[in-house]
Amino acid sequence: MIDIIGAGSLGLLFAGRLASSGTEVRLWTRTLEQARMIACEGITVFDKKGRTAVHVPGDRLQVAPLADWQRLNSHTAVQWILLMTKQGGVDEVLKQILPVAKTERATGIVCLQNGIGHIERIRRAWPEAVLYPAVTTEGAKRQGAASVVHAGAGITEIGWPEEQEKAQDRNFKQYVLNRLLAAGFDVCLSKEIENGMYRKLLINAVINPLTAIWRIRNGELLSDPVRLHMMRKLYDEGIQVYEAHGIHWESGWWDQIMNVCQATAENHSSMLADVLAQSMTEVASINGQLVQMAELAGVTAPTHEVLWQLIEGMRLKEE
Ligand SMILES: NC(=O)C1=CN([C@@H]2O[C@H](COP(=O)(O)OP(=O)(O)OC[C@H]3O[C@@H](n4cnc5c(N)ncnc54)[C@H](OP(=O)(O)O)[C@@H]3O)[C@@H](O)[C@H]2O)C=CC1
Ligand SMILES: CC(C)(CO)C(=O)C(=O)O
Repeated sequence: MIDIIGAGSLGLLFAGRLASSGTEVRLWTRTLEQARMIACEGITVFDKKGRTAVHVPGDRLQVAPLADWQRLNSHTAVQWILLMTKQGGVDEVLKQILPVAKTERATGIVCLQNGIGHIERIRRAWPEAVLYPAVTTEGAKRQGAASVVHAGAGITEIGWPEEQEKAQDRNFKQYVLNRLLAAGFDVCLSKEIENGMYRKLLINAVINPLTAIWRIRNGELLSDPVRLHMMRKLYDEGIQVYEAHGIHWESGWWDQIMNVCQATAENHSSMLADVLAQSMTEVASINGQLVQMAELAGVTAPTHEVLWQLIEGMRLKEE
């Protein structure tokens, strides 16, 4: 059994594919309304051409609002969680599940959030849990309460804490990895996930705020020298921060950012999508974290700082 917390774009994609390939899944929503709709309609995953790729009927899924976590888990030990909320949802999730979770034996949690800072927060709040930080290039976009478009298949790299796993007698490969592979996900285990997280952080820190400010698709960043200049500024500041912290980086990362813009040329970045929906963005966990890292190391990241503040200010609605 795998518990998936957060029934948004990634949560619906993973729940739909895992359940359709025979894994027992419990999906935890924020609202009762969404839980009821999924129980009624099931989950549909569409491919990018709008064809149904997967449909799981509601009676093949267990779905409940997270507010019921304590009631439903008072007698069962939760073994594996895929945490699929945004960064901004992590603290609320912990508040809801910790009163029960703390009494259980080590739970394994795969954390798929973009940005950084969440792993430390979860570790502080729940030191007994075994954490599997992950980065994914899957592209998913929720369509409704119970459906999602799988816009682009990607690779999911999951950090594997082998020693801690052995000490806690966990078996990620058997209970999670094999099921993800059986569900058709391209997943690999990494002993250097921090490197993957910092690479993804930089990709998001360059692409996301600029597309959100200019309200353009990812590919449109490449079509103008001014835009490329700003991307390079953000990239160089980010690298300076990494160097100040002794974080390993590779010269090929700039080209990777260009490639991501090309491969996702028609997409709205997640930050632009949040801005358009007037939702909370992940800018604090992306550019904000880079600014804080800069301060800690005694360097500056002024372009990241300005974009961070500009984007934070965007969601302030007039009364
Ligand atoms: N979508 C993608 O393709 C990718 C996403 N990511 C990362 O994965 C993470 C999730 O992204 P994504 O799926 O797109 O985000 P979404 O906003 O689509 O989904 C997040 C879900 O979490 C739910 N949620 C929030 N708080 C709670 C709570 N307390 N209890 C239960 N559920 C809660 C939200 O519910 P509600 O809607 O009701 O508020 C929402 O359904 C992000 O950090 C993102 O950056 C990384 C790579 C690709
Ligand atoms: C890689 C990128 C920029 C793709 O859109 C992304 O991860 C996001 O939008 O958050």
